[in-house]
Amino acid sequence: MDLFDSLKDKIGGQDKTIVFPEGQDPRILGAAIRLAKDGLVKPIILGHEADIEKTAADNNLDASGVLLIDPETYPEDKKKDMLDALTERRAGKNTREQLADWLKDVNYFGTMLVYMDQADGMVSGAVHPTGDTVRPALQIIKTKPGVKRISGAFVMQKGDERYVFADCAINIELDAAGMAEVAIESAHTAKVFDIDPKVAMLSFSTKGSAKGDMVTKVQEATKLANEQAPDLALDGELQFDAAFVPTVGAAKAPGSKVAGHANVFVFPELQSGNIGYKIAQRFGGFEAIGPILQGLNKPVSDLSRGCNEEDVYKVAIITAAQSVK
Ligand SMILES: CC(C)(COP(=O)(O)OP(=O)(O)OC[C@H]1O[C@@H](n2cnc3c(N)ncnc32)[C@H](O)[C@@H]1OP(=O)(O)O)[C@@H](O)C(=O)NCCC(=O)NCCS
Ligand SMILES: CC(=O)OP(=O)(O)O
Repeated sequence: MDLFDSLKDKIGGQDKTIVFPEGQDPRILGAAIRLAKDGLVKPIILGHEADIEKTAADNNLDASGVLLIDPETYPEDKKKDMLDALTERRAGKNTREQLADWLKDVNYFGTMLVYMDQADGMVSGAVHPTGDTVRPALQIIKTKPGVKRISGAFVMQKGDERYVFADCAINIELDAAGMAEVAIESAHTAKVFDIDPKVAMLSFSTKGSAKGDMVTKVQEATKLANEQAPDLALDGELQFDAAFVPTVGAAKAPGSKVAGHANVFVFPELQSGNIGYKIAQRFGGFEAIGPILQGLNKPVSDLSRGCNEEDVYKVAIITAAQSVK
């Protein structure tokens, strides 16, 4: 079954509510209208009514099926409830005045709707950079029990080929423990997308072919991840060709249960992860679905600012599926 057909089956009839803070963007509005029309999610669009109407008119869209909330004209009693909940959540960290300012930002407002169970998930980032999109979730929604850090994975898809790349979005620099955690979370993500995970811990070295602190970090991360998830097929350190090409894997890492057959690729830091997924997308012709935030307590999804309406539609389906218990 096609990946999105099975996700659509999962969310069908569940009436999941997804908040879209960037309602004035035509890609967002177009996707939200389609999602409502297809009966997949109940979208909440944030923005000023006049701006949304203009976007709709300029792009021949009929926005009558989506719920619009203008944070500026949100009823005073509901604004107070939201500020009270945020003040309690950020106790000891921020003043009430600072937090009132935060709520003027649509990403904080949308995140609070999710935190307060008034929406099941949020999709943003078509206009805002990743940091501004995810920071509210890191500060308010926080990580699931047992998870220390949130990371961002992409499902890379072309025809029958499907892979997971991580971390491509969040952690600028990972230590060995961080890389091990991202690897284990990425294996969970792979399973959600019907991929039987074989995890490669990527480096510019294969099995000691090069030396240095960067290589040592990946070797330590591999050891930690293998200790923490002994049943997971995971190996490192591997160069990308050794991880992916069977003949190269056999030559460079003989006997490895992963080399040459990896389908989950864990990058050692964000430079290589973000560059790597964009090369596969733009040179390799892979569809890049994500970034899918791993480890959050409730689903909030970032978009690339280079996304199109179809990407928004798909990320919203994934976000709604993540909220199904
Ligand atoms: C995600 C990012 C914005 C967080 O940076 P930041 O806002 O400076 O974060 P801070 O260190 O000030 O932490 C803010 C809060 O988030 C939490 N946090 C930061 N990174 C986290 C992570 N990976 N997992 C969980 N929580 C995290 C902190 O604990 C802190 O919580 P607190 O306020 O309750 O104490 C930053 O790591 C970043 O810019 N990453 C790169 C994003 C990017 O541009 N990617 C490329 C395009 S996709
Ligand atoms: C994921 C990503 O790279 O996002 P953006 O293109 O918005 O920076």
